[in-house]
Amino acid sequence: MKPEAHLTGLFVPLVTPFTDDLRLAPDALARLADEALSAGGARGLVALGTTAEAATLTTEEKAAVVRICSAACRAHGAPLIVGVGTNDTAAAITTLRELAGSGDVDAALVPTPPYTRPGEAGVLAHFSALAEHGGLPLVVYDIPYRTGQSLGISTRNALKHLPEVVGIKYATGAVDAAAMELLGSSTPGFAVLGGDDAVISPLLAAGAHGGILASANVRTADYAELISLWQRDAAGPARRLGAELARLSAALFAEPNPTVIKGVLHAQGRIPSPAVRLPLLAASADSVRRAADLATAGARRGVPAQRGGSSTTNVPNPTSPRV
Ligand SMILES: O=C(O)C1=N[C@H](C(=O)O)C[C@H](O)C1
Repeated sequence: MKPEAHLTGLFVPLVTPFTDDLRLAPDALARLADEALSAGGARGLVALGTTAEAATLTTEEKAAVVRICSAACRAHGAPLIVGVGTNDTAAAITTLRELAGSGDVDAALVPTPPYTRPGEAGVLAHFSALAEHGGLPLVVYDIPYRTGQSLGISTRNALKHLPEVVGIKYATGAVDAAAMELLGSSTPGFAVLGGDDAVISPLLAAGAHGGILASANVRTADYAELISLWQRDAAGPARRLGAELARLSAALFAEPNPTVIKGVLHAQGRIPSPAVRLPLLAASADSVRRAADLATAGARRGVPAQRGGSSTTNVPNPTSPRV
């Protein structure tokens, strides 16, 4: 029997707010975490996802981010998923065991090993080792356009039957025959969570259990509502809201994630700076303005669309890279 991880609904992969000089801004992160789970109505949080710029956080910063997110999740009785992304199986097991030991983490979000391209048998062996030795429920992160490793239907089927694998974050860039196959056969204790923001609505319509959506940093309550509408079979309103949010997501992903999202959150007065760490560069003022306008135009529920002025007052000038 698989461990219970309650993986339905919206999970927000939080950005990691920085100061202008690129230090972690813990208070802003704590506020975002609390807002997502209270007014935003998210089911849970994801710490250390791609959106969190986990790749450029130090070990100490990662620990601080997990501490802040787990405190918020504990306060709201919400599940916490933590990203563990490496192409080193042994290192992943060490990290998983540390997270499991903390007692605060419900599941780990683990991409297929990036860059190495170990082949599908290698991916299966990797997750089998993590399932056997990691000590945490696992969500397989299937995102071939980032990892370089695609998976076929039979490998996905094998993964979903591994003990400890409680879900998949499906982000192949398409809602296609393979997605229908995945959603067509339900496996008890196994959730399909969408991870391509712009196509979350059709994936939910086809039966996905929820989503891990970076865009939901911006309009949390509306992405939560979209999932709820599809779960309640309210197809008409779900289609309309889905179309509107797809436009917002496209604008938020106009430049590398999470640069536009951070620009919008800063424009809304919700984080102290739009700063991102190299190799990411701050999003252009045009991209931020366009997304901020879409975010403000449609926002109707929950989390305040902005704090402190119009959506454009804080839109940054493109800055030179900071290190
Ligand atoms: O950090 C995440 O989790 C997500 N990352 C994806 C990406 O940056 O490609 C997007 C998705 O919305 C969630």
